This record gives sequence, structure tokens and C-alpha cells, in this order.
Amino acid sequence: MKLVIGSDHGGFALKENIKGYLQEEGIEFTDYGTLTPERCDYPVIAKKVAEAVADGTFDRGILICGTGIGIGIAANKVHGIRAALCHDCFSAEYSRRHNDANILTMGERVIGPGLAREIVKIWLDTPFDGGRHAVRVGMINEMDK
Ligand SMILES: O=C(CO)[C@H](O)[C@H](O)[C@H](O)COP(=O)(O)O
Repeated sequence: MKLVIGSDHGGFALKENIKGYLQEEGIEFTDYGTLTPERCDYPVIAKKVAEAVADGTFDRGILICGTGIGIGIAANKVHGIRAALCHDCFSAEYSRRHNDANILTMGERVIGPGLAREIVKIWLDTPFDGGRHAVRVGMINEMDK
């Protein structure tokens, strides 16, 4: 799986922690920034990551800001993106099983790194159920046109 990760300053420390987790697990990824903890604007990173997932450069993305909300709102403006805010393991599992979420968003100011790592593991490992859920995702894709 081709994976891309990004954050604003509010999610920078958690992004670095998640990168450490991915490296420990041998999961390859590309970091689209931000690359320093200096204040920056989350829509810029959200757009870069979301467009790269939408155009097939990457299969999935992880976006982190202070709450996970703003960066997800921005990512979902890009056609073909289904960004899901997950701060618990159940949501992480079902965002994949039922929604085929292609971007995971989290908030560094909301959850700790231990839970965030668990969420990332579940989200990366869980396949889409398809079936009736594929019909519904298709309806969302139609709305994108
Ligand atoms: O956009 C957000 C909320 O949806 C993110 O949490 C940002 O990281 C946050 O707004 C940044 O705020 P700051 O006061 O500029 O650090």
C-alpha cells in the first residue's frame, strides 16, 4: 500500500510519533509535511495529501492537526476523498469496513500517541466490506461529480 502522511503544526509531534510507529512496523510512507513545528495552515497540507490520494499517487493518507477536524473538512473538499476523523478503535475499523475511508484524520490535542498508534494499525489493516456499502460509497462518488 502506498501511504502518505501530513500534518499542520498542531499535529506535527503526533505525526512524528506515527512515523516512528510506521518505521518500526516496516510500513513505507511519504511525508508531505509540515516538516517543522512552526505555525502553518492546515488547508495547504490537506490539499496536497488529498489530491495525491485522489489522483492515485497514493492509496491512502493520514492527516493530523490539533483536533483532526479542520484538516478533514479541507481534505473532503477534494473529489474522491473520504476522510474520516477517528479517535477510537471502533470508528477506525468501521471507517474502513463501511465507508472505505481513504484518509484517516486525528487530533494531537485530543488523543495520546498510544491510542493513535492503535487507531493507525486498525485503520491500515482493515479492508472494505463492499456489498451494500459499496453501493452507498458509489452514491457518495456520484455526489462528487
Ligand atoms: O484546524 C484545526 C481545528 O480544526 C486544527 O486543530 C489546527 O491545528 C488549529 O486550528 C491550529 O490552531 P493554532 O491556534 O494556530 O495553533
